[in-house]
Amino acid sequence: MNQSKEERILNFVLQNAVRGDPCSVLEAIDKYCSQKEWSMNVGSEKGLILDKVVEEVSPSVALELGTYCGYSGVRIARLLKAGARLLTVEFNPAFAAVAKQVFEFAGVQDKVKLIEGPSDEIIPQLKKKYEVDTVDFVFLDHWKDRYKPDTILLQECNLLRKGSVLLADNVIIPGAPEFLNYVRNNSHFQCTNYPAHLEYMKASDAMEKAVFLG
Ligand SMILES: CCCNc1ncnc2c1ncn2[C@@H]1O[C@H](/C=C/CNC(=O)c2cc(-c3ccc(F)cc3)cc(O)c2O)[C@@H](O)[C@H]1O
Ligand SMILES: [Mg+2]
Repeated sequence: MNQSKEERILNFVLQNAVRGDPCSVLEAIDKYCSQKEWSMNVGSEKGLILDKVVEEVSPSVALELGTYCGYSGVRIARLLKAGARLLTVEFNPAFAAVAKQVFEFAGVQDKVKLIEGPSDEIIPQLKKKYEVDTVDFVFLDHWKDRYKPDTILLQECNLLRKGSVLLADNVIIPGAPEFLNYVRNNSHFQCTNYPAHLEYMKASDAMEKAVFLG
């Protein structure tokens, strides 16, 4: 049976990265996806913006919506302080299986809880089933039309606290217009735009940071 692109990415990591070295895993994925097959990983340019925001927030509890192959999950987890954890949500079992192996190879599996399922089902379970009080940082990189509903759901579930930081990928391409309108015209959020390029391409993209003001 033919391999999927995601399995080819995983195999390239297993053959080219260094076990236990998260940076080598990121480099391998970026090398494969820039030279062989484009893939929707946040990439190194937007990845640096992600790194800076994660270091700024220094979250105890980080949440990611849309794990995909685990690239941004490795990026976030490698920066977490001792005892901090990343909960990452992925509803495609095949992608979750790849991401699990990427996390293990990178050596970040003890900091990452990969939760299989749709975000609209998982978010309401975070407090009771996953023992979350509030989340300090959220990376949104799943289906773009779900950024706004899931941001509203996070508030309804009392998962945001004063100062919680949302960072959304792709607000230019493919775009998340409803989300941008929502957070930018909402007095409970303080927004900052970070222009960049689409991963592995020359096209313009951007990330949006939205700080919840309580
Ligand atoms: C119930 C559905 C919503 N809830 C969800 N809950 C859990 N996981 C969800 C998910 N939605 C989607 N996912 C998963 O997130 C991932 C989806 C990400 C969607 N991302 C994009 O479409 C995307 C697309 C591009 C892109 C840009 C330019 C272009 F020409 C073509 C593509 C670039 C990016 O950086 C992107 O992030 C998959 O792994 C999917 O299985
Ligand atoms: Mg993206």
